[in-house]
Amino acid sequence: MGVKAFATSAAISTAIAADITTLSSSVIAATGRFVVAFSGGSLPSIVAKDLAKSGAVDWTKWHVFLADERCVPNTHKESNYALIKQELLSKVPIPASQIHPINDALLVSQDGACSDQETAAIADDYKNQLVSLFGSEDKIVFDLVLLGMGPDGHTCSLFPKHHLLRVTSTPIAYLTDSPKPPPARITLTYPVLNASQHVWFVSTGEGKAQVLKEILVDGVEYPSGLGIRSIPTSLSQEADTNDYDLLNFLLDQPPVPQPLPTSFIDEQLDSLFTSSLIQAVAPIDASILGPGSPYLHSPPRLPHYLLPLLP
Ligand SMILES: O=C1O[C@H](COP(=O)(O)O)[C@@H](O)[C@H](O)[C@H]1O
Repeated sequence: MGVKAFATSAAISTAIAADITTLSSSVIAATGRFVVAFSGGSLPSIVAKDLAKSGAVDWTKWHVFLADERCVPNTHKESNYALIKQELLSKVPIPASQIHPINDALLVSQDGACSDQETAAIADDYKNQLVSLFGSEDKIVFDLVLLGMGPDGHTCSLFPKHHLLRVTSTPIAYLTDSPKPPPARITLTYPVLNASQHVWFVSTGEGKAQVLKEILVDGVEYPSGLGIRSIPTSLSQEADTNDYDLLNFLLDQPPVPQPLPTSFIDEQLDSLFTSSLIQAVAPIDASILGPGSPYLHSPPRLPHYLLPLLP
């Protein structure tokens, strides 16, 4: 799959619903369950639009976690869970015990301005929710993580230049100084993102075009790009085609402001552009994502870059 550009976000909804349906069916057939982490922001409505209507998903086997969450009550307008519930969870029969919001009973503050101690308690509780499904911290492997991307290049609640970018000691970190309000949040950390079976970014709107170009074309370091940049260049020659859908970007426009026919994707671009993108990928930053990480279960695999790169 790799990077796919679509003419509209409605087209992304259709495509991602089909892809998630297919993926969840094959994972459920193999493992009996499908464990997915959702981001908030603009992603849930795009992902859920067609997916919620899919008759081919066995929702009873789904387990839903949050890729990141703002530390507000689960009914708050800033809650990622509230948004995902509104767009998808309220419309499909996933058993309540398999849906994992934060434990908002632990909140003292109701407006996202929590203390360190309060936010740490939310993160700790969320880690325990993960451990209760996966067995232990070092066995946390999502079947699919759905990531958004802010115009500043953040993903989850991993913000540019923030110290959480270097956290490898826990699957769930917390922050009380988010540059985007509300300030108190919890987030999956990079080792977990990189241990996931599939990581799909969904990015739409003109506001994201510049940062996407910088990440995918220029190789500028942003939190959303670190997953890409973690892939050792040495793997580029020996990538297994089965691994090609590890990391995808779905865009509703190409990352450079050029008109692009919607058919201008996939194989046609592969041979033309893959090599130049691989050259733009930096070697793994071992301090962030290296093989020593307790959450890295298998070597990072090479995504299939199909980027409509135009000079
Ligand atoms: O604050 C957040 O922002 C990002 C990006 O949101 P978007 O509206 O620009 O798509 C989101 O992925 C994350 O879950 C959320 O907490």
